Amino acid sequence: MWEEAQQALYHLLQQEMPDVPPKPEKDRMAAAQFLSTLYIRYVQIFRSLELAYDQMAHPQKRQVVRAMLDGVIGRILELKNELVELEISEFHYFDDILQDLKMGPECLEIPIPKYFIKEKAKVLKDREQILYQILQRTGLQDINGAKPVKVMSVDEAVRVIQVSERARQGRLRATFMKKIYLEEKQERMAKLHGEKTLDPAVAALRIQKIWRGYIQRKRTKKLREDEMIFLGMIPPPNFNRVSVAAVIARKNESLRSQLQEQHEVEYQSALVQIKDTIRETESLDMKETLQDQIRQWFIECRHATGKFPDFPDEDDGGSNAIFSQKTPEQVAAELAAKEEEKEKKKKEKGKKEKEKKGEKKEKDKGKKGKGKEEEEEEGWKMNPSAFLSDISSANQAYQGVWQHRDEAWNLHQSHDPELIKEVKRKEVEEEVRIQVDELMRQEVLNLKLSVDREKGKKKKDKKGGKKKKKGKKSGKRKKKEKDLTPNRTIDSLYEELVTEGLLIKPKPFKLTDFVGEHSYLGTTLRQADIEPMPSLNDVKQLLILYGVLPLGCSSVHEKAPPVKTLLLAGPSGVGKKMLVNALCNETGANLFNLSPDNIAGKYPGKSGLQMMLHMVLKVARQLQPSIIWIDNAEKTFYKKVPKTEKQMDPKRLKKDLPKLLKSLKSEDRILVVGTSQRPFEAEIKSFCKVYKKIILIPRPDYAARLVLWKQMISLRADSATTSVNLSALAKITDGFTPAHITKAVESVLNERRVRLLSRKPLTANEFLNSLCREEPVYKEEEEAFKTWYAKTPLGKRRSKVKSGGEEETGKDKGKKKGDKKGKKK
Ligand SMILES: Nc1ncnc2c1ncn2[C@@H]1O[C@H](COP(=O)(O)OP(=O)(O)OP(=O)(O)O)[C@@H](O)[C@H]1O
Repeated sequence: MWEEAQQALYHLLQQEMPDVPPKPEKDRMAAAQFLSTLYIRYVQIFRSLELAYDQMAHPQKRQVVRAMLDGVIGRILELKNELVELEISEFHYFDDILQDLKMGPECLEIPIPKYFIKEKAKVLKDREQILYQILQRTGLQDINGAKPVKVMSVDEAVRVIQVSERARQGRLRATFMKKIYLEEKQERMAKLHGEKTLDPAVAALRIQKIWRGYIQRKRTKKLREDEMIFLGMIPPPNFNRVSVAAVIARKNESLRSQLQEQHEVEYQSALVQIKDTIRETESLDMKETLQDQIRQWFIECRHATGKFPDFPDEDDGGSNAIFSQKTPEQVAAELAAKEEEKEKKKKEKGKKEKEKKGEKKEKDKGKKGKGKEEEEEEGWKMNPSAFLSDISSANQAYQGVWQHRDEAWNLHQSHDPELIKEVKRKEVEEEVRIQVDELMRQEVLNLKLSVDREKGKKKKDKKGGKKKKKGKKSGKRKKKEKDLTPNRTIDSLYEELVTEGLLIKPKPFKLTDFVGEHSYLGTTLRQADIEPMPSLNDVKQLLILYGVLPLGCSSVHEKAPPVKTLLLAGPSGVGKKMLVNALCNETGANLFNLSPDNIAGKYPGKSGLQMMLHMVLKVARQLQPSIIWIDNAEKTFYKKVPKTEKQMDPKRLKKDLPKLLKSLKSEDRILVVGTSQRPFEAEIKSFCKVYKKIILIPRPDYAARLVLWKQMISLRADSATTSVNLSALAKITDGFTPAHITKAVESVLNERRVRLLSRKPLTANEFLNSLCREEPVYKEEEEAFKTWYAKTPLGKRRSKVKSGGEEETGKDKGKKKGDKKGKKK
């Protein structure tokens, strides 16, 4: 898989980094097609590499795969960003391309790399333990909503047992009495009518008739079932049974992860050990040859130029500069040239500053002229990538080291000592070189004094000193955030946040629990100029792209297009909170709850609020990744605060939230996630300024409802789905949310009903009672969400393009770029 992925990547890289830069693409459709294909191909590579990385035991190979994997993740995020800018929509549909590539929709699913959790499993477990202890100590309610278990007194327990035992005896007695009653009744009836004896032939016929009917009905039922299985209408009996092969494979997987750990430990100790051995056995030789070489070089240099050159500074690479395959004359000339250049630069600096001012004026004048040039060059062009160079260097590492390596000796895939030696030898050489340089510098000085009769110059040292000082000063100038809690440890801050209920334990949801279906008609609908409603699966994929991947991997987070905030908006019960919790669990992030209802009354006053945010940020940064969740996000930006909520002061965070976002740097893996049922109640401008990425979560469509019903019922009773008309259920529950469906299934399929299933098959009708009591999402509510979304920046841009044609995209883009530049300035 690794090899295949590398091959695919090699071809992609050739396409992505051509020798001649491609011309701007004028056809927007063609550009989108090109980008989508790239995206899909990268996703395939990602899927293969992720699996390969998870299953590989060789520690050095894993390093290369990991570098590649991170690069590919970053590139996927960049491509997604390009797609969003180009198509002005968060959701993209690739079904036509998938058809061309002969792939199924499941190929587009972005896996969550297992190493996100695996590599810090111990830290996460410890943290969970600490959280649990704090919650227990403070007697706080478990955040999952489950109340702490109450201890029962002995009297109560005895009473409960007595009640159930008496009931059991009562039931037994009742059935016994019923039996006696029926027997007596039968006897009485027999006496009344007089006993009739049947003719044995007639009796046999009767028994035969009943038996034959019974056996035929059974056979027909079996035949019918077989046919349904053959047609694929119902699953075969062993459908959900885990096969032996799967069990063995799973076992192998866990064994392999143990092997990975073991090999990693061996590799780390080999790193130290091999370096020590090289240092012991080879460093003396290295030292002598190096000294000889340097001496030889200086003597040759003196022969050529007539005097000993200066020994290169440590900043210039020390004696490394000598061995850069240059003749002594070249090096001497270079050293002289460098000095001259430095002086020149100083003079030029002054000039440049003057020129810059002049240029600015010219730019303003020349704007009109430039406009024409831009028009000629107009069209879509890919933005430069921050990840391609990483991918390319990892690819070179693969080609240089691993592609044709003979590993016949390494059946167990442990580390390769030869490779370690290569690296460590270089490290030791560098250490030795620094020592030798010190010695040789002195020796050359002495030689100069005695042979050339020169005095050592110390100018350079002074310069070096000055430089360093300058560096320090500029470092100081940067504004540093004030630490309001300098004397407190992270542990104590953590504990305080937990006791205040600001840091909570996420509910144990996984993203795989979030059920949904692909949207199969996306492209077709878009081609017919109808904007399709995204499916629940599309939403899940977006969350992985914007949330899980950047939060899980620091190198990706630093360079990928930044996403600091996410807003999940949708009707009640579509799974917004579930997604936030799943995000935390998939990335091992801490969950901070800064919802207006939760912070009401806590840390009062302006300074209190500052202190609270400071503490949250400090802990979130130290124990990253972290998610700051704001439920009912619209309340912070209320147009008008309702009277009933005035006391809560929901707009408390309004001013500080943008500041908090500003202080987040690219290395802080912190994501602010807002969830909102009624985003239209917020003041849209400031709301959208904070929440740049908005994801509308729709009510489930037919396909999603069908899968939801099926999944929910089979979770409680595996065999029950066969008798229920799921299609009818999915059809009539249009407008109901996953929460309604879950609730209905929970209330109907209680323990008693599950026990009865073998005698009384489940039917769709049984769910109706529970559903009647729920309020579905009406069309008006959905329309309100859609119209609100059309007013958000992305929605506005999209409707502009729709109404104004493609020309405006170009203008819009130009404007946007201008805006960005302006902001940067
Ligand atoms: N796609 C889904 N798949 C499976 N279960 C789901 C899905 N969506 C929601 N649920 C179930 O519905 C329940 C309610 O979801 P959740 O509380 O996340 O909804 P919400 O949108 O945050 O609601 P509200 O806006 O009222 O707070 C969850 O506990 C989960 O069991």
